[in-house]
Amino acid sequence: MFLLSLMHLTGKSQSILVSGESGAGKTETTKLIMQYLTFVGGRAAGDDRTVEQQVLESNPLLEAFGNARTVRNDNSSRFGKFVEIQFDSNGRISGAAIRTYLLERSRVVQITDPERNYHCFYQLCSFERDAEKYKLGHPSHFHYLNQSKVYELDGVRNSEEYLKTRRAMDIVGISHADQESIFRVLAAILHVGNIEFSPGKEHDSSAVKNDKSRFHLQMAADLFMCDVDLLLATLCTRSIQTREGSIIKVLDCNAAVAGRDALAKTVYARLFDWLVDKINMSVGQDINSKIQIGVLDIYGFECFKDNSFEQFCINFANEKLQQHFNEHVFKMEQEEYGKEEINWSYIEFVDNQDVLELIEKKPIGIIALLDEACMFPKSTPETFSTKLFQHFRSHPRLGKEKFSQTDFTVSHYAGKVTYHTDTFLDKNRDYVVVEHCNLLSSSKCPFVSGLFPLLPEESSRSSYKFSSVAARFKQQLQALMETLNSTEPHYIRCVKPNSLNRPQIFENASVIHQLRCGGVLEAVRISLAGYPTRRTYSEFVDRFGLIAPEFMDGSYDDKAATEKILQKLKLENFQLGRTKVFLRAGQIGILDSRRAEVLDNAAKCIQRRLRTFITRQYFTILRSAAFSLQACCRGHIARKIYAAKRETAAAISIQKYIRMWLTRHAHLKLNFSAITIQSHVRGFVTRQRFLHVKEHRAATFVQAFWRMSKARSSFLRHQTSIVAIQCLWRCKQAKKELRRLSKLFRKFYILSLLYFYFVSQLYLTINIRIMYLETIPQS
Ligand SMILES: Nc1ncnc2c1ncn2[C@@H]1O[C@H](COP(=O)(O)OP(=O)(O)OP(=O)(O)O)[C@@H](O)[C@H]1O
Repeated sequence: MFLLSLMHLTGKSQSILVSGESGAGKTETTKLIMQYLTFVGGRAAGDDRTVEQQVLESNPLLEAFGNARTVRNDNSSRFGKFVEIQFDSNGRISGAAIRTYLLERSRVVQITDPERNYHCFYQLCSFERDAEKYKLGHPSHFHYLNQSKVYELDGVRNSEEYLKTRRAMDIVGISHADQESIFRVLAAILHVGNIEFSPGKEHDSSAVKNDKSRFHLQMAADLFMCDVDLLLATLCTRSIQTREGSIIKVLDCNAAVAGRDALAKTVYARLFDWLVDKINMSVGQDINSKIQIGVLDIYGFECFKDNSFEQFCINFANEKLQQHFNEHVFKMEQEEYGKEEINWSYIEFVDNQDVLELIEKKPIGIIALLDEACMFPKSTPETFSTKLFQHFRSHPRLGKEKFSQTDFTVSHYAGKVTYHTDTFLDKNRDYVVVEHCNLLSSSKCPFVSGLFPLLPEESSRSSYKFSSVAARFKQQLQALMETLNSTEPHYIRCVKPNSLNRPQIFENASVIHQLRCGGVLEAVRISLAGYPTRRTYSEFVDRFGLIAPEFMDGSYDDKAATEKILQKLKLENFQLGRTKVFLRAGQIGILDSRRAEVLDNAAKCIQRRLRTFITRQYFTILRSAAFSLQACCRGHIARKIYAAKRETAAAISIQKYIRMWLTRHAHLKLNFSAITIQSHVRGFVTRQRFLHVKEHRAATFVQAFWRMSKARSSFLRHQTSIVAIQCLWRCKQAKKELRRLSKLFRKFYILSLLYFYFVSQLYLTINIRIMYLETIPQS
C-alpha cells in the first residue's frame, strides 16, 4: 500500500528488487507481491480476466518450463524475471509485461545428480496418455533426464503438475493445437537426446549408432515434422561456405553429439521465448503507461561444489544488483547528505565496483577475454585461463586455484566462488547452426517453423553464427539497470533459514553470512546512524501538516512549519537540510502513527456521524418496515379471523339451513304424512259419512220412496177404492139417474146424453190414473 501511495504521491515508477540466495524464497515472495499489488491495484471494471489472474496463472507455466530442481532448491528458477505492472493515469492496472533473463540452456542437455532437468519433461513423461502418443516412457529411458537419478520431487505429483501446466496454457490463451505442438517439441527434444553416434565409414565421420538410435531419430523427425534424412544430415554434417562454393564437412562423433545437444538447447530456448511472448501478448501491455511497478526475481547468488558458466553469469547479475543496492543505500545516501549540508561522518562500505570491472570491463575483463577466446576456434579453456591470469595477475578479487590450471576464483561480495572453465567456451558460444534453422523452418508443423523463421541470405551462408551469451546477458543486465535506475527502488532480502527446508530452524552461521554478504548489516547500520527518511519541506507539510493545524493558518514557511510540527511531537536529532528534512530511524513511524491517529480520530468522527446517520436511517427504515410488517401481519391475522368467523357463520348458516331443511323436510314429510293420514282419515271419515249420508239419504229416499209408494199405493188403493166407490157410487147414481132419466126421458136423447156423459167420465178417470202412475218412480 505504501508503495502504491508513494507511486501516486511522487508520480514515479517504483521497483522491488527481491534478492537472496538460491532457495531463499524470492520466487514465492515475488508471487505474494504480485498477488498483493494486483489485488490492491485492481483493474478497470469490465475486464473478464484480470492482470492478476493472467500474470499469476502464467507462473505455473513459466515454472514448468523455466524451473528445475537444484541441490539447493527443488523449484529453482533457472531464469531471471522482471515483471512490470503498468498503471494508467487513474492509478489502475492497465497492463503488465514480463521480461526474462538468461535461461539456463545447458540444463536441457546436461544435469548432475541429484538435480533435475526442467519440470515440463517429467510432467510430460508422467502423463500416460500423451507420453504414449509421443512414444515416451519413464524418464530413466531418456539420456537428457537419466543423468540424474532424481525423477520425483517430495510432495509433487508430476501428472497433476502436467494438468496445472495445461490449465495455465488455457488461461494464457494458448490454443489446443499450439499446446499439442509444444509438447510434441518437448517429446522431440527427448528423442533427439537419445540419438547416439558411432564412427562412420569415412574418416572422422559419424553415423547413427544402432536401431534404437534410428528409432529415436525417426521419432524426432516425425515429431518435428521434418524429413528424417535432412535431420540426420543436419546432425552429422556441416556445410562450409568457401570462395569456390559450399563444401560439406562430416562431423565426428563428438561433434555430432555437440550438434545434437545444440539443436535441443536452441529449440528449447526458442520455445521458452515463445511462451514468454505469448504470456505478454495475453496479459496485454499498456504502451501509454507512464508509471509502473517492477518486481525483479532473479536467480540468487550461487556457490556450488562445481561452478560453471551459469553460476558465473548468475553471480555477475547478483553483483550488479548488489552494486545497485550499494549505490542507493550507501553512495547516493551519503552524497545527498553532503548536498543538503547535513552534519554527517562518512560510513565505509564494501564497494563491489572492482569485481564488476573485473568481470565486465572492456576491452579487458573476464567476459571480454572469454568472447575473444570464443572467436578463435583453436582456443581452449587453458588458453583462456592463461590469458585471464596474465591480465589480472595481481587483481585482489581474482585468485588462481593451486591444483588446477584452468579454474579461477572470484571474490564476490557474497563470498569466494571457484569456477571451472572447461565448459566456459562452449557455453558462451551461442551458435545458431544454420542447418538447424533451415531444418526446422522446413517443418510441416507451423508452430515449429514459426519458432525458426528463415534466416537472411547472408547469414545463412556460414554454418555457425557466433554470438556471445555472456555479452548478451551483460547488455540485458545493463538495460535492466537503466530501467531500475529510472524507478525508485525497494529491496527485499530473502534469507534462507536452513538447508533442510524445514520450518522454525535457523542455522545462525548461514543466516548471518547471508545478511552480511547482502550488505544488510551495513544497511541497518547506516539506517541507525543516518537519516533513512527524508522529505522535501513541501511534501512533509503536505503529509504531516494535519498533525498541527494551528501552524497551517494563513501563509507559512514550509521549513519553519516542518520544524514546529517536529517540535510539537518532541522529536529530536532530526536535521533540517537545504531543501529537505532528514529524519532518524523510527521518527517517520512516530509521525506516521500520529498522522494516522489524527486521521483515525477524524475518521472515527466521520464514521460516528455516518454510522449514526446510517443507523438512524436504518432504524427509520426498520421501524417503518416493522410497522408495515405489523400492519401486514395484523391485517393478515384479522383477515384470517374474519375469514374464520365468516366460515363459522357460513357453517352455522349452512348448518342452520341444513338443519332447517332437514327439520322442514322431516316436518313436511311428517306434515305430508299427517295430512295424508288426515286426508285419508278425513276422506275415509267423509266417505264414511258421505256413505252414511248417502246411505241415510238412500234410506231416507228408500224410506221416502217406500213411504211414498206405500202412501201412493195406499193413496192409489184409497183413490181406486174411492174412485171405485165413487164410480160405483156414481154408477149407482148414474144408474139411478139413468133409470130416473130413462124413466124421465125414456126418450132416446136423454139416454144418449147420459151415455156420453158416462163415457167421458170414465175416460177422465182413466187419464187421471195414468198420470198418477207416471209421477211415481219406477223403483
Ligand atoms: N514464505 C515462505 N514460506 C514457506 N516456504 C517458503 C517460503 N518462501 C519459500 N519457501 C520454500 O522455499 C522454496 C524455495 O523458494 P523459492 O523458489 O521462492 O526460492 P528462490 O529464492 O526463488 O530460489 P531460486 O533462486 O533458486 O529460484 C519454496 O519451494 C518453498 O518450499
